[in-house]
Amino acid sequence: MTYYNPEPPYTHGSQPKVGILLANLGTPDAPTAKALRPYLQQFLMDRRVVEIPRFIWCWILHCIILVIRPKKSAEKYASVWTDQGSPLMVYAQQQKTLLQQSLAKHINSPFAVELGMTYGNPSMKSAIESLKAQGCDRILVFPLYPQYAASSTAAALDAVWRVLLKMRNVPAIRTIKHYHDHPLYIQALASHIKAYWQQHGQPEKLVMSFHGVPKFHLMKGDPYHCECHKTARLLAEALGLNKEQYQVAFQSRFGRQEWLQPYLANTLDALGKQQVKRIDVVCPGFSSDCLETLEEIAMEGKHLFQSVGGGEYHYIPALNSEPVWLEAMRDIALEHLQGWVSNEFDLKKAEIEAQESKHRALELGSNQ
Ligand SMILES: C=CC1=C(C)c2cc3[nH]c(cc4nc(cc5[nH]c(cc1n2)c(C)c5CCC(=O)O)C(CCC(=O)O)=C4C)c(C)c3C=C
Ligand SMILES: [Fe+2]
Ligand SMILES: [Fe+2]
Repeated sequence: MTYYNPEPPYTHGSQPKVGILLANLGTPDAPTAKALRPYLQQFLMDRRVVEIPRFIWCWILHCIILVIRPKKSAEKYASVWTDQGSPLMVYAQQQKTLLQQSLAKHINSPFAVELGMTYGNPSMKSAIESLKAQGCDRILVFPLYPQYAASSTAAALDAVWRVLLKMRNVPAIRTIKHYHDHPLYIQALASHIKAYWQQHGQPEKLVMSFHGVPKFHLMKGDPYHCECHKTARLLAEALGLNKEQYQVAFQSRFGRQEWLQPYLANTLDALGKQQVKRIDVVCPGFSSDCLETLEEIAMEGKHLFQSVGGGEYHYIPALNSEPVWLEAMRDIALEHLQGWVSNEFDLKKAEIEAQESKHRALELGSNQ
């Protein structure tokens, strides 16, 4: 018996391979209360997500939330579930495949891409083990969250570290903290929105909605709020919008604490009551559509806005597997892979080094 997990066998002289680990939140395996319970339990037991003292929180979670919420959430998931599964999973798998194909045209040295979820499946453990089994000894962790938040990005990184803690041969790790102001991300969002407007016309107001977090996270130094606002400002500039033409809001409040304001529900209520003729809602913080965008924004939001007198309501889909976004993802990854992946010349050098190290190993063997 050993504390550490089994390792793939070490081979002398193998060419170092780079792994790109796309890290996302995770989603239940099925839109049922049975599948929601373990997913919500894992999610809501994470201290990064809920910081209430454990002895109080365990009681609230197990005696109230996990009794009521799985059924309610399952109904919501069922309304957006596709034949291929949960939208978040479908898009994340597409992003993984397309990124692999796109990188293959730019990287000459061996590499692999895997998808790992902070909660649920495919787990971070399975993704890292798969990368190691493919021979990766350097891993770039690429969280699919443009804005850094302790409750999303750091939670994903924690899940990575937890796997490494049980590993004997730990790979070299690089992480992408955020890309909320990266010109390629902003450009991808802007051209995606412009393409939507070319097809459907332009609204009176663009609402940029970001996932909320408790307000105290901001007060205690989490940069998420500021990064959302920076994304919004840069996106508005790229779209040529003035301050009257767009608004920022925060969605998906959970529990009774104060969360980042303004709440999306209040914003939609106010705009509806002002009888705004048309609003478009976009969620720049979500790299793919999921429960929060398809149910809360596209369905609930529309109902809320129109039930108080609002006019036309459009939800602009997330970037998902749009080519502009895949190109941006590829280039952001390449920036962080500098020195780890090679062009033609470096490949030759690596081949020579591998040959030399094989010879050295053979010599060492014959000397013993
Ligand atoms: C309890 C507090 C929560 C915090 C803090 C939080 C932060 C946070 N979440 C995302 C992205 C997503 N969250 C999603 C679902 C979801 N979020 C919470 C709670 C918190 N999130 C819950 C309980 C759920 C599950 C659904 C439900 O029961 O309401 C999703 C969608 C997942 C899917 O399967 O489609 C995403 C994406 C971010 C980016 C974030 C911090 C910035
Ligand atoms: Fe969330
Ligand atoms: Fe701020």
